[in-house]
Amino acid sequence: MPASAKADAHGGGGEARCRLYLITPPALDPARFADDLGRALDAGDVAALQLRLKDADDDALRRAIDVLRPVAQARKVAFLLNDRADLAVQTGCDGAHLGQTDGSHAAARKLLGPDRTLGVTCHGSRHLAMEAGEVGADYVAFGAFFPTSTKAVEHKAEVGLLEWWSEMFELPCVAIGGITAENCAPLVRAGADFLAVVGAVWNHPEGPAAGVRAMDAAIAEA
Ligand SMILES: Cc1ncc(COP(=O)(O)OP(=O)(O)O)c(N)n1
Ligand SMILES: Cc1ncsc1CCOP(=O)(O)O
Ligand SMILES: [Mg+2]
Repeated sequence: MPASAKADAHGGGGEARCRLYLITPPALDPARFADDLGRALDAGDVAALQLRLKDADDDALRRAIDVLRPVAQARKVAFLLNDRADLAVQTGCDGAHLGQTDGSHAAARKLLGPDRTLGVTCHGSRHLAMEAGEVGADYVAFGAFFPTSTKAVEHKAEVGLLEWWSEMFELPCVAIGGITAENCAPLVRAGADFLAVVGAVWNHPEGPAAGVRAMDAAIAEA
């Protein structure tokens, strides 16, 4: 997901086209996971992969990045690092995703430069999203839209927020939280540029590749 993510999220004719944004499982063994990841990314259209390992120290993150970044980038899937703009720059990631307690967004923008992506969590808040836009975020992320077992969430977002944002602003918006092939259609119709998912792909009963196919099909049919 380059800085021109909006262009990627839209077809050549200007028609909105929502895309899948995949986030890794909360824990993984990089070498074992690499094959699963490759198969999942080969199964359909995935715009971005976020490495999200909340319990990993810097060494473990660097090892995971070294193994998984080439898997994504070889397939032209943007490789984003959760929480850490500094490490994203040092390790050749395509960008970073920061929450509201993950340090200064303005400092991260500076560190990442114009060519790497900065994504910012905005929960269910118009105000946070406009602030993120002002500091130069490349996308804003709203959620959680549905109950999720991946993370204990404190904030919820309503579908109307996506409608409002996409009518008011060009900056791409990501929807996250409990999104599945079965429940995603209203988010796509409301104007989400990307759907970020963990469980819908990695916990799919027929495996991650089937999870990607199901999400892509649901987005296309919405
Ligand atoms: C695409 C996307 N949206 C939101 C989040 C959540 O970020 P944050 O609020 O910082 O929480 P953690 O993911 O760090 O637990 C995200 N990671 N990705
Ligand atoms: C990281 C994060 N931030 C808000 S909800 C969430 C978890 C999303 O995972 P899932 O797609 O399994 O609900
Ligand atoms: Mg965070």
